[in-house]
Amino acid sequence: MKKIAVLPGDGIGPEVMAEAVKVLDAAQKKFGFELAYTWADVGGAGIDNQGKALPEPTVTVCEESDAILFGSVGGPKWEHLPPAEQPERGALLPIRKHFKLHCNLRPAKVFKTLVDACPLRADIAKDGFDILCVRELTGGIYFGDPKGRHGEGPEETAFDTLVYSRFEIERIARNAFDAAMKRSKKVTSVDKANVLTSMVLWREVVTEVAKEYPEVTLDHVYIDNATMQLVKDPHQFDVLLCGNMFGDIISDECAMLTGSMGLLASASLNETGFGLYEPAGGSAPDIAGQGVANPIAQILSATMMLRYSLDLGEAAGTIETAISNVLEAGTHTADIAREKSTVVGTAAMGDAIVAELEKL
Ligand SMILES: NC(=O)C1=CN([C@@H]2O[C@H](COP(=O)(O)OP(=O)(O)OC[C@H]3O[C@@H](n4cnc5c(N)ncnc54)[C@H](O)[C@@H]3O)[C@@H](O)[C@H]2O)C=CC1
Ligand SMILES: CC(C)CC(=O)C(=O)O
Ligand SMILES: [Mg+2]
Repeated sequence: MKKIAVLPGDGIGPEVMAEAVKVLDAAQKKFGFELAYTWADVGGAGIDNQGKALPEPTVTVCEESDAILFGSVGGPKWEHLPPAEQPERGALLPIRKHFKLHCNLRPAKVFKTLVDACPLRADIAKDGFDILCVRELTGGIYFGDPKGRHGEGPEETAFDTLVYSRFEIERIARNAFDAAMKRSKKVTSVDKANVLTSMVLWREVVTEVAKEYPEVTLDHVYIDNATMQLVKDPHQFDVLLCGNMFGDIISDECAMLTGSMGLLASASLNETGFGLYEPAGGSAPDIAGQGVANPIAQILSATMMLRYSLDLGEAAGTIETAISNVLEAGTHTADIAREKSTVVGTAAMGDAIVAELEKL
């Protein structure tokens, strides 16, 4: 019996989480494994129910679990709070830091049947692409000290610090090269070494780590060029290695190139292999409560959990096949719907994936 901390969070989080758990329940029956879920508040739900974004009991539940399945946090309701108390800075960043989840894997692969949901020109999109963003998650400008504000009037100043140590860069670079060894043996490191001193070190260290992986081809690309190259020709990339902020930005771009933010899953891992699994997108307040959100990113995050934390690769692969078949049959949520789609809501998409899983 494996213990899973289930933290749905805010906005569409609870809606898509319900579908991920539905699919996990069906997978347990089919493959004969057992999961024990403990549901806990996080983000705005933590603030509303327990007075803070990351309540201590939630941390304890996570510590006592084998993996964390996370929805998403934040929304306009909590934006009046001091920034450090809001769901993003009060819960998501601290939970990543607390569990030392330095390695964020965001696989962006176009489902064959969704090539025409890709916003790129048909001749570019037609062959699909398969990119793995490897994003450093516990360092860089999101965590660097000092950060703050002082002064007033025209002299008022606000500042953040972009800092990376050699150790942090080496560690995430090895994660990227290890991943590349199991794929097309190509790493593209994304930086801004032409302007930022921290990125000069980033480029030097990545180049040094590359010598340990002679079979892997390494390219360096500046972030501005990388965002452009991604829309010009996404096939040129295999593993994209990024610091925290550039990885945050570029993974949203990758998500949309697959057709929707609602398709991109992620795994955040520490050095012991412990993981938090969450969609790459946010709480989508614009569609929350309408039952229309795409649950596939959350369900694929659950399959990453089965594969990386629970060694249940067969179950994960079968769920992925079920998703692929459902999409191929034309069952689509509104975000990926096209002319001939059967448009369904969040719960019906979960039901369709469960029905397909049971048939496989
Ligand atoms: N990991 C997390 O918990 C994250 C939280 N956020 C927070 O989420 C809130 C909203 O942020 P936004 O910038 O609007 O980004 P967002 O990712 O929530 O939404 C961007 C766009 O993508 C769409 N979208 C996202 N997920 C979708 C899904 N599953 N199905 C269909 N459409 C989907 C939304 O409807 C919206 O149009 C903010 O409070 C933000 O800070 C943002 C990113 C990550
Ligand atoms: C809300 C941020 C803290 C996180 C984010 O945008 C992400 O991890 O993709
Ligand atoms: Mg983001």
